[in-house]
Amino acid sequence: MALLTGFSALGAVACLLFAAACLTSLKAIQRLWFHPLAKVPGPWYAAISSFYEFWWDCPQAGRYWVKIEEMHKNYGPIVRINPWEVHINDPAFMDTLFSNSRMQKDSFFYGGFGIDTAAFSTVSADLHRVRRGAMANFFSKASITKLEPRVLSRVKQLCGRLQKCRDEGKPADLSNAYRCLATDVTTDYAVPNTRNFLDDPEFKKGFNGTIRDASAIINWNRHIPFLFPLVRSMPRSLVAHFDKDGKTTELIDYEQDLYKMARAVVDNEKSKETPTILNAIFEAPNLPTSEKTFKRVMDETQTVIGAGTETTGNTLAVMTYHLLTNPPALQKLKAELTQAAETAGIAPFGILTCKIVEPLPYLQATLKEALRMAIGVCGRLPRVNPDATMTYNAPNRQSYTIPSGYAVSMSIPDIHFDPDVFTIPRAFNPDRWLNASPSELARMDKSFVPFGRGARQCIGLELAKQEILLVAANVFRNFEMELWETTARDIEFVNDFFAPFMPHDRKGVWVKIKG
Ligand code: HEM
Repeated sequence: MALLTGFSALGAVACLLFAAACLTSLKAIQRLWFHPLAKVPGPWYAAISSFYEFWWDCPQAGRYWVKIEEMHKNYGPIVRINPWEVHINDPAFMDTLFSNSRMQKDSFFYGGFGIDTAAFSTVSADLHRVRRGAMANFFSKASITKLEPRVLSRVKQLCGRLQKCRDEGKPADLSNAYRCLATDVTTDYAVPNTRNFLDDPEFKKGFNGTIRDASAIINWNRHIPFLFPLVRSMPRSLVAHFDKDGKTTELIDYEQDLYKMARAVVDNEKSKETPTILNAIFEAPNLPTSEKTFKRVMDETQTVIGAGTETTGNTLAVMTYHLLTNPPALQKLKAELTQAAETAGIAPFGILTCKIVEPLPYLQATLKEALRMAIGVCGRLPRVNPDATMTYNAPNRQSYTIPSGYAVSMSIPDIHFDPDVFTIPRAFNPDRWLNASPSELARMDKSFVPFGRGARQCIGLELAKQEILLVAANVFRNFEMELWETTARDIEFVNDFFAPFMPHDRKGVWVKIKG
């Protein structure tokens, strides 16, 4: 009898396994041959399940972009990268994908960020418009121009720290210094509590590293969507018990601090004389009450701080590396800055303002080249057309239809490193923007999309450009620097956690300041 029971239990398990195997096989067959995307080229293992993407995204730490690149080499400009998404590497398709204001963001991809009520990851185009509208005034060119004195005081603080490094003969960790500046500028403007990271003796080296490690969770959470809620719900004491180096606990404290800020906004506590972006969102007259919840304020807080720091900090680090390894470009920039300072009567170590630096052609070309090469956002940008079929006409005249509801993505690195548009695309060459013919320039400008394009374009682009211009002008005018223990590996894009990250064993851009 016991044998019989054992047998039937085993038999039931076997039957279940068999049924599961049959269903999985049927699903795989459907996805390969009878699916609306079945005609799109690509490897079968990416088409039948998202496991292949998961493997390269998560255990392999943001390396799916390498596999997507390989797929394009093998299959052409359009490839199917998971059962429901195709990726296109063809700048000609950019307008179709990004200029249609009805396009939605892809809920699977943007769900990874765990901030579903922030404008950034809002799926619906209509709701996004309302949410973005509540902060748009704060990011306009006019508002950012008024913000200049606050940005300049941070630039002065950075220059003061660099002067100290020079006087003490110590190398300066510029990668982290720039991230600190970007964090301080963003938190000055956006949230009730400014960070003051620039005061930290080590430029928050440990914390910036922790943020890097934590960014990997975005990829994990995309595939296992309860991870962020799980991490957030863990009691601090439990985490502290197991957290030997204190990094995770520091992250939890950081998150708690954001909670307090969001709470202060919702409770209408004013801690700064000038209004912050978050207060503005909470008080926006045309935002319905349902949009003024604690969760919304919290999600926007995380987004604005996250989006405004790594991107800008990384672009400045990449710019510095390339200028210091490219003496002709550095000399041209320095000559232009010296001349502008003299004309404006600014003494050495006096501060150059936007009025002085914005008209400088070589500085502007350097900014563009740095934005092109740094790729603040390397992650693919998937969009879904909710209403209509999309058609992609490949250069070989083959036509592909992507039914509504399926995701199509493109990636900024493919566009910025396209050799048909940018000659020797991996070379840092500000002159390409100054010496191009009008038609070449128009072509390059069309393919220059560091901030994305269309309705979902970066809202913080004026702030980012102002910060980068002011930092570059004042740091390169005032200091003679050389790289210290820094190689191309220190700025190399290896891991895609939406923002690009360098190899884990590298320290970023360090300099010795000579004069
Ligand atoms: C070099 C610096 C920066 C780069 C390269 C950059 C790049 C981008 C890109 C490509 C997007 C579009 C992402 C997508 O389509 O999913 C984006 C969106 C966004 N960025 Fe930036 N960004 C930078 C700086 C900033 C700054 C300084 C802020 C604010 C303080 C900011 C706030 C945002 C926000 C809130 C969004 C979402 C906008 C929306 O969906 O309406 N960014 N950024």
